[in-house]
Amino acid sequence: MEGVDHLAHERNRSQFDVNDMKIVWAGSREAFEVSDRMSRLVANDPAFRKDNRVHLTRKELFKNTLRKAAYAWKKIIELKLSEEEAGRLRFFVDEPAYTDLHWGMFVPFLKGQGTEEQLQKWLPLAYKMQIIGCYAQTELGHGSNVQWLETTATFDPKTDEFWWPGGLGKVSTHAVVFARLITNGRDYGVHGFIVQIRSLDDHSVLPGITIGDIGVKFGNGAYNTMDNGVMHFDHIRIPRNQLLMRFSQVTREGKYVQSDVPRQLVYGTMVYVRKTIVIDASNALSRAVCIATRYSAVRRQFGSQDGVETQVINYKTQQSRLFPLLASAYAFRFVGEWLQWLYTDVTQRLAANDFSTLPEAHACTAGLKSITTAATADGIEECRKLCGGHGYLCSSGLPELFAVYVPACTYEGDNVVLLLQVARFLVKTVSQLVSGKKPVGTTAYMGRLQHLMESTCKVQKAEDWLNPSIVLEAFEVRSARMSVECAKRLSQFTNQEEGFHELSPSLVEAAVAHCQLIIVAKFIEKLQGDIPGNGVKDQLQKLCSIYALFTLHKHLGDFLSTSTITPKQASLADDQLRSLYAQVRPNAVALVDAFNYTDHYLGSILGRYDGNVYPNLYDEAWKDPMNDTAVPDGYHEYIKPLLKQQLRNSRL
Ligand SMILES: CCCCCCCC/C=C\CCCCCCCCCC(=O)SCCNC(=O)CCNC(=O)[C@H](O)C(C)(C)COP(=O)(O)OP(=O)(O)OC[C@H]1O[C@@H](n2cnc3c(N)ncnc32)[C@H](O)[C@@H]1OP(=O)(O)O
Ligand SMILES: Cc1cc2nc3c(=O)[nH]c(=O)nc-3n(C[C@H](O)[C@H](O)[C@H](O)COP(=O)(O)OP(=O)(O)OC[C@H]3O[C@@H](n4cnc5c(N)ncnc54)[C@H](O)[C@@H]3O)c2cc1C
Repeated sequence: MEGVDHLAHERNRSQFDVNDMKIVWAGSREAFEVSDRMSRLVANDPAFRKDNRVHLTRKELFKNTLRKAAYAWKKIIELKLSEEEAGRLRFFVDEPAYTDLHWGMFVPFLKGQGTEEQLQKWLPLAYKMQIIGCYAQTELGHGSNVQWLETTATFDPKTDEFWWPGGLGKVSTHAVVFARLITNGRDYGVHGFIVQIRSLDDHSVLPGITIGDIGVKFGNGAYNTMDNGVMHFDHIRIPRNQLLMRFSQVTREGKYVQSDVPRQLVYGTMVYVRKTIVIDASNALSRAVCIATRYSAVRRQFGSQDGVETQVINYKTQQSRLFPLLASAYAFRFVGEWLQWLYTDVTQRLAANDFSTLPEAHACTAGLKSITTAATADGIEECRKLCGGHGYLCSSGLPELFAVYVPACTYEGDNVVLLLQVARFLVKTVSQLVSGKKPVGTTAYMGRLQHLMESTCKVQKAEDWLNPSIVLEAFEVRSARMSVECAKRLSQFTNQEEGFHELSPSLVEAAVAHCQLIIVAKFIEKLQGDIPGNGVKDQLQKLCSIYALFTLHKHLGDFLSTSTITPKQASLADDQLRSLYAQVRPNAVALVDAFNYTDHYLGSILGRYDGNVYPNLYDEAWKDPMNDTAVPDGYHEYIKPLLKQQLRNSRL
């Protein structure tokens, strides 16, 4: 019962209203209520049990996922859940499945790229799950380089293999297939087509198509609930109207007609999904941080006074590893909220034929997807280490979370490839300054370039680092100077592509600096708004400062080499950071309670709400099938003869 007492004490000493913080975290009271209801619905239904996942074989695991997905759908229909409620229910089921691709990519692609007529035909089927769709873009030989996809869609197609699409291997009946459109002998580049791949009567694969699962992936269980697939086409014919024709059409005569829109709109679903992935980064990181924080408050090692050892959360090293991750989870939440706004805004503009913010939306979603997923993947692993040996047990929930999460650094665009997109956007922005083009949105700071190139940081004492405008300017100066330096060095190359290739490591660093600036800026912006709740804003201000100052500390080389700050100012930032950690310490457990995660969703004995870790860890060990018998299978074949042999040898 020791652990129970610890967390109750932690909760009593917090200095803000956790229920108010729950609303801020969820985004609104309504969003909170939906999430709360759906998470409890899942947690209280034994059909959604997941603690036995690690003991299942791949086939059992996959069938279990199919069962849960079908059961979830039954619940959604029975309870007449709204789209939002259904999405939250699937989220809390917490098991990657073909439905992620159906609802997350296939349906959005149809909505974004279909004509009215095509929407009328396909959407009702997809909404009722009378067809199940996946997103087949990546080929065996090409993932990042979409323009070079080899699959062609002509009247006389060649053959090619798709590789990776989730939901394709065993479940989907339809796929959005990406192929280069060839008509009248001319290649018009990559387009999306709907292709039926399985029979709606008996689920058999249609003639001319070969499909399979690509094999076991990283981690035990984890992402293996997903049937990522391989697909091979051999002279497949599809009706002309299965080219999604909202932005470009092929007439009955085979004439290609391109609407007056950027061709990059065919990549629109990727922008949508990258935005979703940023929000999801805060989910995954907050979950790991919740586990590590609660356990750090329960766990005691060394420093015994009056016979009681120190809670490991009181060690300054533990705080300096854990609290920046806590701050990052909140930072990613708010930048995700802002990205949602940006996405809605760009969508409305596109509908009105205003394409001006498309490059920024692409750069922001690509860059933020990249740095939030990288930080989250590293953060989950750090949380595992923060939990010591117990963190390595599957019952901590951390190994599975890590294994499920890490591919986020690769899917929907490899992180480095995406940062290079941001770098191109930045270099372009800098070069356009010369021609007098005024930068807007997230690059507006470049409009004050002369000031940023000349300014000096005003910090004189540690508390100055709490001033948001000083912090913001430091991040702007660092980012602007890194981008300008890259642009200058690039201009020395006669061949720009060669220069870009040569300087790409520095370009990636400049892109990271720009994206971190966005995160800091959006956190500060959030705090300038109305944030109700007793003590809530104060806590968020501390977390915002921790995110900014920790990032500064981690990338000190950038800040010093660009002369943004002096070594003395860096040392003052560290002093301030230490003081902030001490101020967050009494609130740490309440700050993770604000995520409002059920024990079912956390799936972690170390992160239990009641803190009653040890008896449950002990009980869990006995549930392992390894402990079904005291003498293991194999004893008679492999252990007994060995022992007998040793006995014989010792008698010799
Ligand atoms: C499914 C929903 C999941 C939600 C997540 C929730 C998480 C829940 C947790 C667990 C459940 C797991 C579910 C996980 C599902 C995983 C789904 C993964 C699915 C996939 O991976 S699908 C395949 C994705 N593939 C990629 O992302 C490929 C990456 N490559 C590219 O995007 C591009 O080719 C490129 C960006 C690298 C560009 O290459 P390039 O050849 O240079 O570009 P061009 O085509 O020449 O264009 C240049 C020009 O266009 C601009 N541009 C590029 N892309 C875009 C865009 N998307 N929008 C706007 N503009 C774009 C580029 O900047 C250039 O502009 P310029 O000419 O310089 O002005
Ligand atoms: C779990 C999972 C689920 C997936 N689901 C789907 C799906 O549903 N549908 C689908 O179509 N695809 C899916 N994919 C595929 C995924 O989108 C691709 O794997 C991803 O886009 C990366 O492409 P790639 O594999 O070709 O990597 P590559 O481009 O081959 O990357 C390999 C290495 O090369 C580097 N690199 C590549 N190009 C450059 C460059 N220009 N400059 C510098 N470095 C470079 C990368 O940084 C990386 O280090 C999935 C992948 C995973 C892991």
